[in-house]
Amino acid sequence: MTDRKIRVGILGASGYTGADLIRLACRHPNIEIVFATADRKAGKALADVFPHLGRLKVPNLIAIEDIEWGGIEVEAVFCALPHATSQKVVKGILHGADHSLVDELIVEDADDIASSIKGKIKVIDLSADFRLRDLETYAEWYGKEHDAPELQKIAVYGLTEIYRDEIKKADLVACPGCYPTAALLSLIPLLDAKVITGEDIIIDAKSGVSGAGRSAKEQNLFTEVAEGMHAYAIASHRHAPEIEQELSRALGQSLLVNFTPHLVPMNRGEYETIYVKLSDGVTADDLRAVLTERYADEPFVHVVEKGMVPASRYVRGSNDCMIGVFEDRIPGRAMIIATIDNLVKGSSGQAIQNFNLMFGLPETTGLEQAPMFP
Ligand SMILES: NC(=O)C1=CN([C@@H]2O[C@H](COP(=O)(O)OP(=O)(O)OC[C@H]3O[C@@H](n4cnc5c(N)ncnc54)[C@H](OP(=O)(O)O)[C@@H]3O)[C@@H](O)[C@H]2O)C=CC1
Ligand SMILES: CC(=O)N[C@@H](CCC(=O)OP(=O)(O)O)C(=O)O
Repeated sequence: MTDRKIRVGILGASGYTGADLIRLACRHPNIEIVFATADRKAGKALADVFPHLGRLKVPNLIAIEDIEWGGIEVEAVFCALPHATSQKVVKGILHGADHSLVDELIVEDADDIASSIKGKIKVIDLSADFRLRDLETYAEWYGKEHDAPELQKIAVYGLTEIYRDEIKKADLVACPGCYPTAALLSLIPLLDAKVITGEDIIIDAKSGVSGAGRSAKEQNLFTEVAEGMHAYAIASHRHAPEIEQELSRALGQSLLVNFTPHLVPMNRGEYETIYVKLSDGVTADDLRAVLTERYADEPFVHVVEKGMVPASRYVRGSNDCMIGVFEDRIPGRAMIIATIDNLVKGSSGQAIQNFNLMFGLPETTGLEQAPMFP
């Protein structure tokens, strides 16, 4: 393994995914963090914002506008900013502007853009801004026109186990949403193998509260989350088109899914029970065999044996995705249960996995820690 240090910046370091990026990056033998940004918390030391990270050697948090791009020579930037903000900032970075928030840039051809940014800073974006390949779909679900449509065209969808070859060559990687990560890792191989039909897929998803980010919101207060649970964004969550985009590619024709997220009283973790229709003559055991074979050599995706039930506790703090397959009492149907840690495989961990690929490092570098239990 190379001992070269790659200089990186972390945008949005005072958020939940930013904190986990720093936690992981500081143990990564090839990462040197040269700047870390915040918005409201700019000017503070990391230890003041996250006492648990206080012993790590990370520069104080600065505003994005105060990054001195000319003198720092970063090779990669992790962008853990809110949607819509991210696309403006990434546009500034990849077009080589000397400041980050650029509003007026000429939209050029995707090939021109790709060649003009080659060899500059590589960006690993954790937000939703570059995930949807179709600009009309983006505008429909995010309620605005995209600020960097030319970059959206060159972004690679960062679901590592599926798009590994493209990620290796990418300049801009759009890490998937946390809900799509677990759903797609479960379903894409099954559609590829044609063992499920793609009709009537139901994704019943639950997330810990950290999935909503650190900015205080009334509905995420302890008083309103503890000892209860609720569904939200019913039949209207923006991760549905993201999941449909990728499943439709696998199926070879467009499909719709039923996707219902729920907020459950835990800090981290995501748990999805997925109901599928089997192709003729196929059993739940066949689905398990397909997934087991597909992920046999994957370091982070674990298909459990028949009868074992995945639990969010079995992946907490790790980059793992655990998948189980079950028979349904209704003939012709089966269930898949998939669980990840939303802050690791669902965001920061997958971002580092993609970074490793983009820089030719072993994919597991910095990500080998086992889950925390209980
Ligand atoms: N939480 C999760 O499980 C997942 C999150 N994501 C995505 O990752 C991104 C980060 O999420 P998360 O860490 O949860 O979010 P947080 O709300 O916890 O953190 C957001 C970060 O962005 C900074 N920030 C906010 N507004 C601005 C602005 N206008 N300009 C510059 N910086 C700004 C904040 O700074 P400050 O705190 O100082 O104001 C903070 O550092 C989001 O796009 C999110 O959707 C993706 C997958 C999973
Ligand atoms: C619990 C919760 O609120 N979760 C977030 C999803 C977090 C995520 O994956 O990310 P993106 O915001 O990057 O798409 C939500 O439902 O919007």
